[in-house]
Amino acid sequence: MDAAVALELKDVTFRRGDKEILHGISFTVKRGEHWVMLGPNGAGKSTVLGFCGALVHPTSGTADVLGERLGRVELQALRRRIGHVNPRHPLRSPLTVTQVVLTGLTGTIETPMRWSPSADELQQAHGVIETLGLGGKAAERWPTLSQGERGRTLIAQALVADPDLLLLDEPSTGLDVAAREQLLETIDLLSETHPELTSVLVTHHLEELPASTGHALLLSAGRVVAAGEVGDVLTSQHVSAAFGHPIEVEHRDGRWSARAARRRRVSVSA
Ligand SMILES: Nc1ncnc2c1ncn2[C@@H]1O[C@H](COP(=O)(O)OP(=O)(O)OP(=O)(O)O)[C@@H](O)[C@H]1O
Repeated sequence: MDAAVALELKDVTFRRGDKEILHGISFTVKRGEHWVMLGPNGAGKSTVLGFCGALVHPTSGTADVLGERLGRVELQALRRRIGHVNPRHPLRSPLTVTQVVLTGLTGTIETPMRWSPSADELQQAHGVIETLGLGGKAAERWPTLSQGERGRTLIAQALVADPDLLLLDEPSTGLDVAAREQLLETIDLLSETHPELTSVLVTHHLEELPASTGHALLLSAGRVVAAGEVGDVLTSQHVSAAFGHPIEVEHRDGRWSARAARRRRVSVSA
């Protein structure tokens, strides 16, 4: 497989019971690219993200992740090279920011019993905490953090093991507009601090695309509506087709927005 390719799905189908959820998905993500996956509820975004994260393998077709073919590789080993940010992080203990970030090295939700970090591991955690602007919060505990701080902590946790691929599953969920903007700035910063990193971000909302997004995959009802450079994919025509509603897409100062297309009023003058 081409070393420049991070992810490649070819004609992937996926079945659950007697239901086919994905019907022939193909797309290629090159290393260092930043993709967004967009589509309405039930389009298949989480299922596709499951392949990207080496959580499941296709029913038919092929999925190559970081040079490994799913179905022929030990998924656990591959997952160590992938950082996964899930804002519904099911943490129960009141861990500090540093402790949460360190669970990115142990691959666990909680701190494993009888585990303590080495000096190197602590240094790695502190480095990534600083990068994400959480330096002053390192000792604060999870329950006391704002949603925005939790989001940044989870990105730090995903980055601490120095992954090749970062998956962000609706990272702006539950954030107010200021916290969302801060989080998007943080994500944009990663293309400078981690230039080799490849990322895939899932969202329903065009307003939640980081300015650094270069490519998009638009899904609807288990099929690809369009995939490729973001400017070619996120047209009013494609987005309207994907969401089954007339939508006008706008791109201004690097940011995207969408609203329902309105019929023009015809003014009748006497
Ligand atoms: N385990 C399962 N068994 C049966 N159907 C499933 C299963 N998991 C997902 N589906 C169906 O597959 C389709 C795609 O689901 P998926 O969660 O991938 O979509 P999504 O685009 O992530 O949706 P959302 O935006 O609502 O999170 C949906 O119709 C869903 O009901």
